[in-house]
Amino acid sequence: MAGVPASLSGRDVGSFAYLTVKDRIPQILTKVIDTLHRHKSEFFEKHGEEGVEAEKKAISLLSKLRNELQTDKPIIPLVEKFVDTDIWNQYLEYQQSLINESDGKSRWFYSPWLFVECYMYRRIHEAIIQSPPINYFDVFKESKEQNFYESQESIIALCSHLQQLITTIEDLDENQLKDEFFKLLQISLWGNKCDLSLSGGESRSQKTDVVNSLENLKPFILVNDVEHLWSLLRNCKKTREKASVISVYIVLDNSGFELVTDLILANFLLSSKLATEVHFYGKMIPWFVSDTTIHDFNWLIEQVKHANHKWMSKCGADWEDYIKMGKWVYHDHIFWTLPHEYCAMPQVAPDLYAELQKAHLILFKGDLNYRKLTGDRKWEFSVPFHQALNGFHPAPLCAIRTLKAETQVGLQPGQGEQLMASEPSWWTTGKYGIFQYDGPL
Ligand SMILES: O=P(O)(O)OC[C@H]1O[C@](O)(CO)[C@@H](O)[C@@H]1O
Ligand SMILES: [Mn+2]
Repeated sequence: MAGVPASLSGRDVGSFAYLTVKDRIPQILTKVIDTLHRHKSEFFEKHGEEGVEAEKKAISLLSKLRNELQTDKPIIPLVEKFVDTDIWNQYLEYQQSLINESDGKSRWFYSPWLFVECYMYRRIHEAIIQSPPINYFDVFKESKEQNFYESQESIIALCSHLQQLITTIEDLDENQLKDEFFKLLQISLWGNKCDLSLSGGESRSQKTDVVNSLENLKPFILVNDVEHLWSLLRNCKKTREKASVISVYIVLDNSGFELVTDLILANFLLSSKLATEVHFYGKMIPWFVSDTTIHDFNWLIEQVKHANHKWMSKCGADWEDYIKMGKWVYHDHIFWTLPHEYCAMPQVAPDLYAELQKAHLILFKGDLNYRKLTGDRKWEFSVPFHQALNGFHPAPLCAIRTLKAETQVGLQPGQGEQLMASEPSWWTTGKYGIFQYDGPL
């Protein structure tokens, strides 16, 4: 593509992309294989010998995958028919076409990191759907649920905070309401620290009191465009006709604690009338270990509803009502688990692009969304976000992400270089975060 920098890639020895392909991805695959092993008796109970045979088949496909990766074999086409198989295989051909004759085939360490990392999760899914009758099995379900259970205390604190806030929300003046909005945005930002793919699937649950940590975390927000979000939604609220809609779309990232923080924010948007509808977008297949599917979304709301805590169960019951009343709508679309950067959406998924154009504001949660928004490229730190989006402007949007990959745009001159010099791992540990807005000011 002309005018854009090169992709991050495992070919850069020592880079975070390289270490991910070399160490973290194989580690995740090993965990997946182990998870299948541990469920052997469950498969037997459910499906008899057929279940055990299916488990063996899935494990052998995954072991083959791990071997292909570790020996840097060529990337091979998908074989099992699924809704996105043809699009994936076309994309594989496209990646191949970018490679010079002398460089040979697309390979794990040689190709763009975003592409091979997505491909790995898609191949895990392929191994599962090739192994009926266990083709429904979510290999990451256990760890997502564990993350939720281990974050109980923080979840109770958040739900209690929200419910108390709601009881006085009518009495708040504009500034107070804005402060509360900013607090819940920050909670949703820091909720993104808890994904499981960065830790190789090990638990990264939330154990501290987030609400009271916000002040201490402020210095770690490198780009903070929350004022724009406030002006945008406050203006919508002020100018809206009685029956008209204000819709905020949230492109979700991780289930477990992060999803709770997103739902708390979504609840606040309705209670404060900054929005009248919230649309959520999740993944159609298990993805990057902790990403939210419809099953995770429904499971989590059910858990919150049945919690043995007054405010927590109140949240769960309200959330279920919002869904019933159509104030909260969950959507999935296969595009979110394709390897394409988001500037390709109008061509690859025009229906989704058209849907997103209806939003008053779109919030993109998490690191992977940021990588796809900006193409996972070696941008200069000071390149404007608008430019890095490379034509992707469906509606006003904001990336809410803790940094876990070596790409960041829209920084002040010298800011990235300074961080680089003082703290080389600044952009890969999730310690720093951004609210980065693109849209009319
Ligand atoms: O859940 P998130 O915030 O999208 O993070 C997923 C992240 O996990 C990693 O893939 C780890 O490999 C990140 O580099 C990646 O972007
Ligand atoms: Mn994720």
